[in-house]
Amino acid sequence: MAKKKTNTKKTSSKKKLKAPSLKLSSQQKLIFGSFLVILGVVLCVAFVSYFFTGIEDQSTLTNFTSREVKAQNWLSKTGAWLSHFFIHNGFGVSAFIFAGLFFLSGVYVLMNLPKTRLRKHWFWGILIAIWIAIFFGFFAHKNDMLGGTIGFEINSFLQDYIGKIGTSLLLLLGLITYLAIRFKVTFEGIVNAFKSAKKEVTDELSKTKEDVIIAVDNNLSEEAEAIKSAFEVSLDDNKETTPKTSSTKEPIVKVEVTPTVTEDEDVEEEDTNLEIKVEQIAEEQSETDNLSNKLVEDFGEFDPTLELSKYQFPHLELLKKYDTEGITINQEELEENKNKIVETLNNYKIGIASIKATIGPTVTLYEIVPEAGIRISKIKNLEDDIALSLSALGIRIIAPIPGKGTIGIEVPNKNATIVSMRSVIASKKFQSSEMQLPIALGKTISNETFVVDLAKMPHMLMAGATGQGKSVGLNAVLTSLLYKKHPAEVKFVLVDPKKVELTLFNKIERHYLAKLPDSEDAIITDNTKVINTLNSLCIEMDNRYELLKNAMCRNIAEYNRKFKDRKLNPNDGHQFLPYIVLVVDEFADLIMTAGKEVETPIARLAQLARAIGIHLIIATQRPSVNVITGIIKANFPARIAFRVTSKIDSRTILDGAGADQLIGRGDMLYTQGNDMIRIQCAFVDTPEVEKITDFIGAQKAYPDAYLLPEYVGEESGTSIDIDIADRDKLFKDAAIVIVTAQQGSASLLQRKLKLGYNRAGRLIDQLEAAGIVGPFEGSKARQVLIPDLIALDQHLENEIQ
Ligand SMILES: Nc1ncnc2c1ncn2[C@@H]1O[C@H](COP(=O)(O)OP(=O)(O)OP(=O)(O)O)[C@@H](O)[C@H]1O
Repeated sequence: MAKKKTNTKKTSSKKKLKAPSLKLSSQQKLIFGSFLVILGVVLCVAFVSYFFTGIEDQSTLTNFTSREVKAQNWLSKTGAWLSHFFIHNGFGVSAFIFAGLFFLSGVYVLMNLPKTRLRKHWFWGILIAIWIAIFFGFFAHKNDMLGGTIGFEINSFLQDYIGKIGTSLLLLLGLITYLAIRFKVTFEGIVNAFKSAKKEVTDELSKTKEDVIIAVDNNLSEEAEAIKSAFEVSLDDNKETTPKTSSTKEPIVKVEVTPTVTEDEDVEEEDTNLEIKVEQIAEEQSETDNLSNKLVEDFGEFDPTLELSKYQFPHLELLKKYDTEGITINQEELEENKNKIVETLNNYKIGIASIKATIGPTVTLYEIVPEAGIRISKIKNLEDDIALSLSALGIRIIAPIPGKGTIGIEVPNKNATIVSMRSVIASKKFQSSEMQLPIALGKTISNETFVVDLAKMPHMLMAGATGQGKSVGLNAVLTSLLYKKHPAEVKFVLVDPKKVELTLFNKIERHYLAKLPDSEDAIITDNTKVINTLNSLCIEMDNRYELLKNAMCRNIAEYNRKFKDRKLNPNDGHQFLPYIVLVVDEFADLIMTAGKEVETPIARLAQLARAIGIHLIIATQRPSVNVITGIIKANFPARIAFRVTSKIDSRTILDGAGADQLIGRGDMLYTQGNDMIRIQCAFVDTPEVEKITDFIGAQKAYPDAYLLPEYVGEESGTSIDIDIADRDKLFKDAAIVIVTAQQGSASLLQRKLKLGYNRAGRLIDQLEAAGIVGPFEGSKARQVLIPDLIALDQHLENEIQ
């Protein structure tokens, strides 16, 4: 019990470590923020004073320690010294910018505003300060108070190298760049601004023109003159009377007689024919949209890799280059095999119209077009005879090759070439793949790199007799993902009952592995722990489905996209979800020891986990039906078969023969439901894996491995919840979560503490018994009876007494 308690403490302290560094308490923030604000004010006062007293204070600077010498600065010697430092030795008038920046920083700290914006202010502030210093250094270099030493020095440096014109052009470019970036000023914007200004001016001009026309017209005739005077009179009258008197209307009627008034009539006529211009109204955005857009604007897209932003992917040099790589054509061997095939078929009276060879890394495919009228099944039946005459193991006949009207005979090469992991990782196909979880398995018979997406598979079953390349295959899968995915994007759960195959990955525990909160090792070698881990993954799956449901997303990709766009609020339990890849190296062993207890969660995960980014890779030596049961087989459409010993095993794994005819050493068949593809698995040796894991392991890591939700076996649940001693060990954590959120719901606990529904429900019951939450209220969340954390502490202390 005591041990368990320390474990929880450990994990909770580790959890705390995950929080962003340099966290100030509220009091510290108040002190630090006020200090910065006051510093800003002090600097500002000292700087202003410096412009009046700076010259007089020059002499005091050297006698700073002497109390006899008095400074004129409003802040005395310190003020004089600070201003001399910032203005004279520094940036001239731009020193005020620094005062402003300190002040602003204080406000940010006090008001707890986002630091990213503040960083922006500092960045731009310093740039402007430098620009202004150079500007004054250039135009007012005689007054060193304006540009400061920095302005003067940079200026003289620039003038030495690019001259006066160059410097002024550089200043102009700096200004344009600043306006363009900071205020998003564009060329079109400027042009439009000019156009609208021009329009305003012309409108204004035409108005005055009209006035002039009226005035001119008024001068035209005596009649008009009379009207004008009448108009003026009436206007004067208007000043005294209300505007709606009949006298105001009269002159207008008269004015209608004048030519200008005729024009007015035209305008009126035009008015009636005016077309309605429909103003384009921008679609109103919903609130969350606006908010998220603003968040994205302010902080940019959420970057899951930020915590390990300096993480470097392993480079290709860590992988070995083989001399025997690359296909060499052995003309003699080709000719010999061709003759033998033709001869054997001729012996059985099968004529060949044409024959073509494709040389792969381990096997060569001879494609035969038989003469018309030959039955394909006849050739298929001759498989053993052809193998005998070619005196070679591992001949496979594909009759017909799907999609082609030919028959394929695969004959192993005398000298197989190794497909290095390096060559497949370096291939363009892999490097430029846009897949979610790309895996470079090896090379096909036509020597093409074979890359598949684990996310699409969505689970993989791997089988093969001992020593045929399973472990290498698993390492190839893991290596591919390590070369392509950031630690924030994928996590592995490794189960290795053989205890030796995957140990190397221990080094990357805090980067890439996921584990149960209370387990020491991330790589699971103990079969009983596997059951807990699988059940924990099921809880993780349920939790993720809940998150997806709340976010209204159908799969993890959509969910993560939304999260990156800041449309999901982390306060509601949302977080960036990494893919989880479960690798089980020896599945047969597990089924033998744990049976149904393992099969059920595996089957559940296999059925449901694809959408929420949990993918399973299961390898087994013994592909017999009691290991790969119907339910498991049905949910693992992607299968990889290395060489197996019998046709029956081949049928179990591939639903067809073929795997028994492979030649071993990484020669494999891959199927994802329909056709089978023969692939030479990429070879990655243990020293290479070691180098990669060392490389990653030496880099900055997360404080802990990715923690899976805790799984408590049913037997460890308690029924007497009222008793304090029998409370769940997460009771206090749960109480804190509930009181902080002021929301008494089991699903909140599930999300925050990564628990299963049953345990969260039990916790809520215990919280109710402790008087922290109110009774069950149907669909509504329970009422929280404790207002804050201080009250909670008191409440719990009172309980103990
Ligand atoms: N893709 C490959 N290319 C070349 N050689 C390979 C390849 N895969 C495996 N081999 C050879 O086969 C040997 C055995 O491979 P591996 O350890 O992967 O077998 P395994 O199926 O995991 O055996 P076990 O089940 O006993 O652990 C390797 O040491 C290596 O020499």
